[in-house]
Amino acid sequence: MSGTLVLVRHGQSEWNLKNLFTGWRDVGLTDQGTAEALAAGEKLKARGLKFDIAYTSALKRAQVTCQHILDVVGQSGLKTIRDQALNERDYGDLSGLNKDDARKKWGEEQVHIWRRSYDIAPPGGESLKDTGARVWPYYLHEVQPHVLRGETVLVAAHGNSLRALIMALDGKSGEEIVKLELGTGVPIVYRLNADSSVAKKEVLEG
Ligand SMILES: O=C(O)[C@@H](CO)OP(=O)(O)O
Repeated sequence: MSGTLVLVRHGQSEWNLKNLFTGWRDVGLTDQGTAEALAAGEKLKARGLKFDIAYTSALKRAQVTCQHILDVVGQSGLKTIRDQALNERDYGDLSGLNKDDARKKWGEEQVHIWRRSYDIAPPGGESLKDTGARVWPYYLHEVQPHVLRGETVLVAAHGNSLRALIMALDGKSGEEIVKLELGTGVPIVYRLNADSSVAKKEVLEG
């Protein structure tokens, strides 16, 4: 057995609550989102997890979630790397629009394709495949080496950047991964083997 990788989607953001396409727009957490981030920290603390390094995106909803978790586990000053490679999928021209208004304008089916197809990008934005093309190499070069050295690594990021990671870790197809809905503030704990295959995966729900 090698190291441990903990993935956490940020807590509820102001725009999750308002039902707006968010992407790279930099919005904060709601009170509920803050509570979810703190609860994620409590779950990890209850398991006795101590991190060696943390990674997060260039967006504050993930950064603040990361910091809340580190505060709860008693590691407020832990080295934390912020990189836009871990940012949410860029929603392009849809960013800032209300998801229901978009359905009225373009139809349910088109909006569903933009939100949950694997390789069709929304206008001016990224498909999940495009997101994976930046997230996965970053993970392989920057994050995974720590895990393979036996360290425990926290990655606080976003619904779609984490989907892209989970797709590769779990060996899922594009069609399968778009059906996976990640809860806000729900830690996913992977134990990796020395050859980087997954030894164990646990989703800390509830
Ligand atoms: O708005 C977004 O950036 C994402 C994540 O909240 O939404 P979706 O559920 O459409 O992937």
